Amino acid sequence: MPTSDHPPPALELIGLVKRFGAKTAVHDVTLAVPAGSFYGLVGPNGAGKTTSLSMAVGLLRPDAGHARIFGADVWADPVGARSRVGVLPDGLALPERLTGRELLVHLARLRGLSRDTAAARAEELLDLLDLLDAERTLVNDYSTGMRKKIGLATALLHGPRLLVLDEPFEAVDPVSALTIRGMLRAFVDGGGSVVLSSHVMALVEQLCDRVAVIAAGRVVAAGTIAEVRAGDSLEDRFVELVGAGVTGRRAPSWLAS
Ligand SMILES: Nc1ncnc2c1ncn2[C@@H]1O[C@H](COP(=O)(O)OP(=O)(O)OP(=O)(O)O)[C@@H](O)[C@H]1O
Repeated sequence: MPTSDHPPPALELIGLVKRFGAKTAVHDVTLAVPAGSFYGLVGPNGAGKTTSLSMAVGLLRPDAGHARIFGADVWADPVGARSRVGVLPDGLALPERLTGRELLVHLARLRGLSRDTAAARAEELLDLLDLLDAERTLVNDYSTGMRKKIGLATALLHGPRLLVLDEPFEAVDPVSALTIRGMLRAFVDGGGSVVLSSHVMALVEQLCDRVAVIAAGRVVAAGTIAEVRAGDSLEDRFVELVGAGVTGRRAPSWLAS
């Protein structure tokens, strides 16, 4: 049992395995995200990041292994685990016939917040994420980046201590990205923990203090940014770890002519 001298990690993945038919998408992924850290998860397309994060937060049942959020097992104690985490999943399904404000207030009420608190948090998040102008727009008519931002707002609503965000900056404009970065940084500075996946190495290098590299469903490197970079840029190290055989490839001959 964790003691107060040794608080449990914000997120712990222990031997996670996921198979889809004959394909093993995630092989024995083990990771610990210390409380208070800003953790990046990187890896090539199809490496198993989304599958791992989905199992980490209880959206996908693993074939083997465990996930714990602040010591609470995601499957044995789903209420305890999920109350402490805010999730931005990949391809988030949203109620399409609501405006952003209606959606946020509705979800906040479902999570047990009072009417006044729900309204105040919805207003603050819409303002912060620059969605107030789209006050009357239905989520169905949101752009990809707006959907990402409203998804992030839904993850923040209940004031979780851990955020698990699958590619939160994908399709988000640079000004909104700066706002989101500032929000996440302030959240971590205030004692929160963040795990995010991203394909943008420079962003992970600037924002995160720890990183894990996943390739073909396995963790191939994990540690502080400095440990994983090992003196190189994160991008160079990433290519070295997972990009074998890619650098010499050329465009198809018919494309250049
Ligand atoms: N529901 C599913 N059914 C079958 N195969 C799946 C399913 N979900 C994921 N996979 C496979 O599992 C592997 C890992 O996919 P995953 O989405 O976790 O990768 P990723 O690292 O998030 O990729 P990307 O960076 O492209 O988003 C891929 O080979 C993918 O085709």
